[in-house]
Amino acid sequence: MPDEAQIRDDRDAGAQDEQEREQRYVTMLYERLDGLREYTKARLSAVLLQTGGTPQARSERESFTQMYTEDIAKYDAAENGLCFGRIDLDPDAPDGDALRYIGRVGILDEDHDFETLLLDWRAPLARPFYLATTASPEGVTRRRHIRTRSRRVTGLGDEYLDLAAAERAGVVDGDGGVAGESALLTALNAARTGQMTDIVETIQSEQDAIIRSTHKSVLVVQGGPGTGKTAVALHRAAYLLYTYRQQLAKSGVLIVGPNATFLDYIGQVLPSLGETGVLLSTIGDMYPGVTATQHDSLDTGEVKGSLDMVAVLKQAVRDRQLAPVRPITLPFDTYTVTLDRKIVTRARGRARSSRRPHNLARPIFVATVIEALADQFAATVGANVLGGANLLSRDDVADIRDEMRQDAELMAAIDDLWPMLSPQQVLTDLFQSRDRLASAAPDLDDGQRELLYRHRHEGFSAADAPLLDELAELLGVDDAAERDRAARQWRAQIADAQDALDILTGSAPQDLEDELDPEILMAYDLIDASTLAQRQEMRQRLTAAERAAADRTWTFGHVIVDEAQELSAMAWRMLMRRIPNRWMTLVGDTAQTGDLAGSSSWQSALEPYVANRWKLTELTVNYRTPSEIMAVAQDVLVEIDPAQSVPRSVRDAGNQPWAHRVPDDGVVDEVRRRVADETGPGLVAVLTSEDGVDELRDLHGGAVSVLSVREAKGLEFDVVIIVEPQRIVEASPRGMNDLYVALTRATQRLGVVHARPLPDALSKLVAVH
Ligand SMILES: Nc1ncnc2c1ncn2[C@@H]1O[C@H](COP(=O)(O)OP(=O)(O)OP(=O)(O)O)[C@@H](O)[C@H]1O
Repeated sequence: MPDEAQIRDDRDAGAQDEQEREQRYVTMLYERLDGLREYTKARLSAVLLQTGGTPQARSERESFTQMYTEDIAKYDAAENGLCFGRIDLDPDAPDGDALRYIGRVGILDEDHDFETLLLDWRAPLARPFYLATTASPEGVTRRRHIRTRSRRVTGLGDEYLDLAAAERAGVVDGDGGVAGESALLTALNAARTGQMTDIVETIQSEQDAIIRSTHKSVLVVQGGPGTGKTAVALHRAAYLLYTYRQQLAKSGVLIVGPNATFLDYIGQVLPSLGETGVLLSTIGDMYPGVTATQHDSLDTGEVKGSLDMVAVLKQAVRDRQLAPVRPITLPFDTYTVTLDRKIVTRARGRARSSRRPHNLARPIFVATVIEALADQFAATVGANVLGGANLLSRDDVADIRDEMRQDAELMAAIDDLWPMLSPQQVLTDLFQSRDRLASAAPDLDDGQRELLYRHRHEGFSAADAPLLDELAELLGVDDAAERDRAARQWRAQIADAQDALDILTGSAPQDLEDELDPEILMAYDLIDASTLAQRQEMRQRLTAAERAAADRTWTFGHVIVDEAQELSAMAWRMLMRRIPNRWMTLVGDTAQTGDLAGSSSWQSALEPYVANRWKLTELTVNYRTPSEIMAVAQDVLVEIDPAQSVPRSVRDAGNQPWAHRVPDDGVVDEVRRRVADETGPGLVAVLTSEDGVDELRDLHGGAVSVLSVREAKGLEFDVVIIVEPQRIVEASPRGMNDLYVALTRATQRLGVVHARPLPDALSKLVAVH
């Protein structure tokens, strides 16, 4: 009978063999990956070398170029952690492949009947890797996590999903439980770097169900702090692009996040999954050509976000369609014409009843006014010159109209009455004038109008983007100028191409030609400049996401919104214009709503657009915040909504959240001392109310961030120190929600420094001195 030490040694030796075996497999996969990359690069170069041909041939080349470029990005992204898992399947199962390797891309063995060497994590056959549990093993006997560093296998972690397999491997412990190390806990305990990472290796089954949901309209994912909503949203984007590639490649996927810091934080996740064609945007950046530079107060944001603004903006545009109080007399030819209220009111009525947007209805207004003025002029000429007989022919009157259109002064007067307008101009003028506000917003009260008023225009805020978008709808875009610009650009490109040709075929000496970049030399093959121009355009080809970013009228194939609870009613209106098919994934937590214009109920936010045709799913496990901190957060949540409960934490951190009360003038020093004590790896955040950030600003830098709660939304840190929670609570009617957000940002430790009494809900904090 071998002794216990012998068994352990044998097992360790066995483990070593196993690791070497996996290393050989992983090495083989990397060689295949290199092969695929080289092959694709060669194909791409070949396509880029081709020129000319029919429009169809050009368009085919364009698709190949895009496909190869995307494939190369995908192979590059797969370099780290190419293969991270394996499942062994019950050999008696009906569709019996014995084992499957799971990784970041799919790799097939082209020499052996396209047998699968590596399964893309998104493939249906990879799903049991995420779903199998001991209670429901899905035919899986063992799940193996393969840890790698660059191309080296550094460790294996096995979970046995049926007892017999565990016994065969000799890993059943004394209680008959199943041993296996948790890749999940390793991931969760890792120090944070400030960049979100992907979770493909450890997606949990409730998350997997959402990522792969086949629901084709609005899917709402409600989940408490740290339940992986952001992670799930990003992986769902990657999954949808994999599964519905054809459909989504052309229209693109939009992901909306709360602010630029957050987008930076999540920005690497999709590229690391090999997906580059997704547009990430904040609401404030969704109006092309305008970047939010101003910060609204909470109250102003609330007014701007409310649906009352629809009527206000509508009226603001109508207020730009004027009728003169007194008749305007204008010289024309050798006489004068009079633009009176009657003519204008009639023209305005006609233009308005066309139901076209303002700028597009303008030609009707102008034509009607000119028609009336030309008739008036014809009558005057008839009376004065022709002795009262109106003998001008129809052609004469038509000529008069044409001349009137050429008359700068006359046209300027008409322009003033119904000017061409841009959304930026209307909004700026509206907010800068109390009179305009009073006229456009009679239903707002004085206080609300004053919140909108701006003495000077210094730029737009995030809450202005939906207003600009609404105005763009009301005004209509006359894209003649844009089309003109495109045509000019095209002509310039042809001219450049012609110059390039002239240089190459004319004056360039032979030896210089040999040194020229091969890309440029290809111009030799060209028949004409226009072909070269087309080829250049092909190289500048933009992805759907890039084109979408520049086009307000772009409609996406799928839209994902993170922190969706923060969207105002006006923001929802703007967003819904971008997604007429309403295929959306909305993730958020109504207990974390901080903006006063945000929602406290999904039903009320979505009702106007989809009635009740939306599906709610929930995430219930908190992967970020340790249980000790969640016990404190629970008391705050009760004050927000007693019907809700916090998500269950997967781990304890072993650290009790503390509170340290200091005298009024000691807060900054105490925070400084606490921050200095945090010397370990990872990130420290000091979170406070918006008006408290400045006095702590000099602590900011390196691994320490000083942020308002609003700025910290969606982010996470190893250690969080909250300063003066009572001030956070008082700063906003949603102050409790803000406090809840602040409490749930930490992955390891939480402390509170305060001079004022603590809110009652924080009584579970342990007082320290
Ligand atoms: N299955 C998983 N495997 C590994 N890490 C995970 C998993 N699910 C979530 N996490 C990690 O848990 C943390 C919280 O996830 P995430 O930020 O997506 O949560 P959230 O629900 O958006 O949180 P909040 O609403 O508080 O902003 C992240 O670090 C994320 O990577």
